[in-house]
Amino acid sequence: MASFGTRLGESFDRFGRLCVGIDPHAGLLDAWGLPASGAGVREFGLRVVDAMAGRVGICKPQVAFFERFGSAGIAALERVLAEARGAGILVIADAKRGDIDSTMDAYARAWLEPGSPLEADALTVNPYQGLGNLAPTHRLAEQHEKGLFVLAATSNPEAAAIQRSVLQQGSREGSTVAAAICSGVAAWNAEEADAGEQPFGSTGVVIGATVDLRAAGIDPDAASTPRTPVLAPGFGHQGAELADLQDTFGAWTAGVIANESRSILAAGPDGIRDAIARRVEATAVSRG
Ligand SMILES: O=c1ccn([C@@H]2O[C@H](COP(=O)(O)O)[C@@H](O)[C@H]2O)c(=O)[nH]1
Repeated sequence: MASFGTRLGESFDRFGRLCVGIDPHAGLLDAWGLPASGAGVREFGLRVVDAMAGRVGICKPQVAFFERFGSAGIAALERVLAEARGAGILVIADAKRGDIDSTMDAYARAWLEPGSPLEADALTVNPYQGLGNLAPTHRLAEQHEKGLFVLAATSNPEAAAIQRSVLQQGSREGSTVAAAICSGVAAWNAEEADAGEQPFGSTGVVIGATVDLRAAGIDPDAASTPRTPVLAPGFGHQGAELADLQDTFGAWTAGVIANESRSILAAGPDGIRDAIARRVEATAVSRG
C-alpha cells in the first residue's frame, strides 16, 4: 500500500475531489422506499456505493445514521465499508472520535487497524481534549497508512464561539483554536516520511465550506497549508456552492475534499447517478 495522503492524491487525479456522503436520514430512507432498520440502511449504503463505483473516489459514511439501529446498523455499516473499499473508493468514516489517549487507542484500532470489521481508510477525530492527546492515534494511523481528519472549523455556526477563541498559552498563543489545530496538523504532515515526495499529507483538517476562513483566524494562503488535505462538508444542503470552492479555500483548493450528502442523496435511487455526474463536473471546473 501507500500512505493515505498518496492514495488521496491518486484519487484526486483519477476522480476529482467530490466526496459523496452516505447519510441515511430517516426521511431519505422513506423517500428511497426503504425500511427504517438495519436492512434499510444497508441497502441504502450499498446502492450509493454502486452509484459511485468508477465515478467518484471518496465517500464519507456518517456513522450516526447506522448506530441508530444498534447491532443491525453496525453490521450494515461493516458491509457498506467493505463494499466501498472493495470498489476502490476511499472511505472516510465520519465518527468524530475523541477521548483520553488510552481510549482513543481503542477507537483507532476499531476504525483504522487492518482487518478490523469497521476498517476504513480515514477517520474524523475531535481535538477538544487537546491535539497532543491525539498524537498516539496519529502514530497508529501512520503505521497502518491510514488518514485522520481533525475537526478545526466546523460548518455549524454555533462552533464559532469556541473555534475562534484565541489561545492564552502554549506555543500557539495568540492563534485561534481553529488556526492552532491547522498549524499542529501541518507540522505532523511536514514530519511524515514521504513529505518531500508527495503533494498531500495523511492528516487533514475538517473545515466547513460555509466558514469564512479569515474570520476563523485561518490564512488559506499560508505556505504550510497546501500539504494538509481539507475535508469540507457544507456544500449543497448547508448552502455552500461548489463554484465558490477556489474563493473559499485559496491555496488550499487542490487538497479540498468537497463533501455533499443530502443534496445528492435527495435525488433518490433513480436520480443519484445524474446528481453525482453534475457534482463531478462542477468540482472539475473549480479544480485549483
Ligand atoms: O463541520 C462539519 C463536520 C461534519 N459534517 C458532516 O458532514 C455531512 C454533511 O451533510 P449534508 O447533508 O451535506 O449537510 C454530515 O454527515 C455531517 O455530520 C458537517 O456537516 N459539518
